[in-house]
Amino acid sequence: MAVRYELIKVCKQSGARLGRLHTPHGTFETPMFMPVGTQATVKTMSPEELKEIGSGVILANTYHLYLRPGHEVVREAGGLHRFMNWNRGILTDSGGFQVFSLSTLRKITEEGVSFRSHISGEPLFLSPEKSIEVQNALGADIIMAFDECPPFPAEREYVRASLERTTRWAERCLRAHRRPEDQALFGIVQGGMYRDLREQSAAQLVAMDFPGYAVGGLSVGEPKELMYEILSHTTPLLPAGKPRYLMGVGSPDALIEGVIRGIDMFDCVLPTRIARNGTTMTSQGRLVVRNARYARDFSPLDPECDCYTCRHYTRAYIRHLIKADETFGLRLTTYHNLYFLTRLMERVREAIREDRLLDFRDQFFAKYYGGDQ
Ligand SMILES: CO[C@@H]1O[C@H](CNc2nc3cc4c(=O)[nH]c(N)nc4cc3[nH]2)[C@@H](O)[C@H]1O
Ligand SMILES: [Zn+2]
Repeated sequence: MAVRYELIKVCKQSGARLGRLHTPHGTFETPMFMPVGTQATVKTMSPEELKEIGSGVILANTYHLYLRPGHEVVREAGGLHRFMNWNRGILTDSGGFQVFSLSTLRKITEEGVSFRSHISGEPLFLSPEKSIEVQNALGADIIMAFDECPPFPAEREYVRASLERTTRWAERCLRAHRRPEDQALFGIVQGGMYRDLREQSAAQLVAMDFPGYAVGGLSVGEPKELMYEILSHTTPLLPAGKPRYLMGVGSPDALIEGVIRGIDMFDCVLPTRIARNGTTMTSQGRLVVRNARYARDFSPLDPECDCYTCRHYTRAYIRHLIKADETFGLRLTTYHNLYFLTRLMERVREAIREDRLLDFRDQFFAKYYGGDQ
């Protein structure tokens, strides 16, 4: 079996799960945050630094790697792990979401999605079969079904027709998958913000017995409270013995609220994206280090953090690098933000072990959201 989820315990206070994800490239504790490495690199980080941070599974993306350098290049390199020198876990998203968020001139039919490359403008096509072919060539430990993520808001009738096509696409992905013994194909639950459509999508996909499930169609601009409500309704529909992955979620509050609602795996570009414009996550809340007030502040980004950045550099120095457009500055903020979220998930797992995740949430929120700097 390519990927196996082991449920360790359930938090008595919150119902959150503590687990282990067994993969061909290692076993990793859940709940976990997965850094995004879209083009086969977590921007500005080396694999050694990611290991130092404690990253286990990282993401790469089918759409981007299909366009550049092409999945055949990665296949000839021996797959993504060899190509990018990463011997821990890799998950690839299937490309559907990125076609809609990046490319132009898109057309969606039963067969698949035709679009123009956002790089060269050339006409391209992705189908369930093509997406699986690319993901089989890339060789990630976890691969995602090719789905449609409806926009928000979306009419109920559109969402219903879309989820039914996504279900038919999921069948086609299962049939097209060439390497089930070493790559676990996860189904992606859709259904928009409609609870009965979420039930329909979950039931159809659970019947296909995927080794894991993602909750898709969220973190697309809907209010957080609505995301939490849909999540509360959807995760209980998924098998308790399999991993549950909430796609595209990564702010501290959404991570904790997602864990409380039964999610095991998260990914988001947020920590790495905001780092590149000088915004950092600290125990006292967000800190925009490029702000003038830090010009002569010779303290670390976060006095409570023991990461490489916080042990060796000051806010004044990092601010200077960011203002001077020095790449090293982005590396320091990225390293810290990834370390902060990885450490946050460790503390969440400790709280689950000790049956006190709701208390932890309240304490963390008071500090993090009480004291924005
Ligand atoms: C909040 O951050 C912004 O929003 C995006 C994250 N939100 C998100 N929702 C997603 C849903 C799906 C889905 O339904 N299916 C597949 N296959 N992949 C998905 C990937 C997703 N990512 C970031 O790109 C960022 O721009
Ligand atoms: Zn730090």
